[in-house]
Amino acid sequence: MASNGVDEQIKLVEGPAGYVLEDVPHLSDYILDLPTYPNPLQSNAAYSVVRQYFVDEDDTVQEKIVVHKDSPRGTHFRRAGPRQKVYFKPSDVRACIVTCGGLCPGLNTVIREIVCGLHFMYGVTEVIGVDCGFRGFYSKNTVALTPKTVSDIHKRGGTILGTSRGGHDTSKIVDNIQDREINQVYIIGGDGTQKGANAIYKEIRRRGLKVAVAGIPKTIDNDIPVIDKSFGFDTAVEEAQRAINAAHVEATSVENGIGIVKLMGRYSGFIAMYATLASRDVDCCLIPESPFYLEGKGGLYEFIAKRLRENGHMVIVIAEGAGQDLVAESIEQQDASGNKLLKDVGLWMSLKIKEYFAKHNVMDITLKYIDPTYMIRAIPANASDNVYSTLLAQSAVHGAMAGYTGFVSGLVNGRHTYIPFNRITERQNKVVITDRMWARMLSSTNQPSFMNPPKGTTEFTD
Ligand SMILES: Nc1ncnc2c1ncn2[C@@H]1O[C@H](COP(=O)(O)OP(=O)(O)O)[C@@H](O)[C@H]1O
Ligand SMILES: O=P(O)(O)OC[C@H]1O[C@](O)(COP(=O)(O)O)[C@@H](O)[C@@H]1O
Ligand SMILES: [Mg+2]
Repeated sequence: MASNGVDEQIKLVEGPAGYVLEDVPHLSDYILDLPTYPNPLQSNAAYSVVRQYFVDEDDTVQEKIVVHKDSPRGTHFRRAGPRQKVYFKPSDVRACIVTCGGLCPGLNTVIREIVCGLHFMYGVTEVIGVDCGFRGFYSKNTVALTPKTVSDIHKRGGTILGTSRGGHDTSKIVDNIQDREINQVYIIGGDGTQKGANAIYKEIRRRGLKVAVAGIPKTIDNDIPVIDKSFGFDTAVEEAQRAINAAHVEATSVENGIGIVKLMGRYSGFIAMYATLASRDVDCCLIPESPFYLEGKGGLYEFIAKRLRENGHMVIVIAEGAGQDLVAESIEQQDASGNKLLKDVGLWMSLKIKEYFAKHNVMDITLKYIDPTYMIRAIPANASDNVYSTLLAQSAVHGAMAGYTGFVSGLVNGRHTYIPFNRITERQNKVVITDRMWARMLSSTNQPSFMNPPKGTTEFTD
């Protein structure tokens, strides 16, 4: 095994033909002579009948599956799933679960399935929930979680544990983990949360504690890289259809009707792009990755006037992070976690369009602005996200029981894997506007590319 020795977390294993395994840490990397136990699943009636239920230690999943004849085999991740041996005696396990950051459909399903997975697959009975995010470790009481208390929570939106931004104090959190004799920590949250989880893992390792830290990536914006998509994303896109339909009905019911829908997406416009593609009623989709301008040739005003003349109505979908440079305000504000606080670009754009059409006497318009942003994330997961969340949670449980730590469970090319924290926190997943998906979206709306702002028009001002 080759380790680069620079960062104790990065474990690279190289093989023939350019094979690289970006492995995840294991408790045995820093604690010697750990005892192992047979996996209780071996005698579980539900699983023991399945041939090859256990994952081969050497199974890995390739990151890039489109290759050429001579391509190197490239990066791989460790395949998730139950191992023959576990590193925890079930009766010794004391697990905790925490949810952090914004809400996302499926959070309660993940909580439920960690509790039920630990209980029914491994016979672990001590699971506690941390109240209200990272700060809850040191400022709140915990709640006992049993299969009974979580039995129907997947039918509810939000998180039964509560969540928060800010308040991450690594040493206080790890002190608390130590004081409570917790030895498995399940951390559900987005990029910020997983950075916090990484810090917790490193401090636990520095103290030499036998505590497995497992992350389950949560992001309604789909802005976490490497993984195929995040849980809750499908549900959010589906719910967004209701707002787009309403905007379409409003716009088509009047002369020169315009419906504007603002959707979530702070830095990444995936929800807007997929909701637009799914709907086919959208005339223009605006996302943070693709700058646009309002005035002049090729600008938004010109396009709106053209569409209204052609069709008599139009629907615009705008991601909340789009056009933030246009909404001029000098002081940039941040939330408790350090995320940029966004201006309401939907409201701003609605006012600008109304103002422009009135001032220039272009035509009489009727504009309705719909802001369903919180509605698309505060709902329970749909069926597909429920299954997906279940598998992510179960993978995390299998990984922690097998002694892996410092990892997130994630879907890569349709297979469940364990990914080291650094790989999902080092960059954000964004819509690549030179990729085919954006081209498909453009061809569905036939909107301007906004690539060539006219001379004399500053690209980001109106
Ligand atoms: N770089 C960081 N290091 C440690 N903790 C962080 C970091 N960034 C964010 N956090 C913590 O993670 C939690 C959630 O972060 P936030 O950005 O609000 O949501 P998300 O995890 O959904 O991105 C907060 O408690 C925040 O303090
Ligand atoms: O109002 P809040 O709770 O800060 O949430 C708003 C943010 O939450 C998100 O839905 C997701 O952000 P996180 O992944 O950081 O939770 C963003 O799209 C949005 O800007
Ligand atoms: Mg985030």
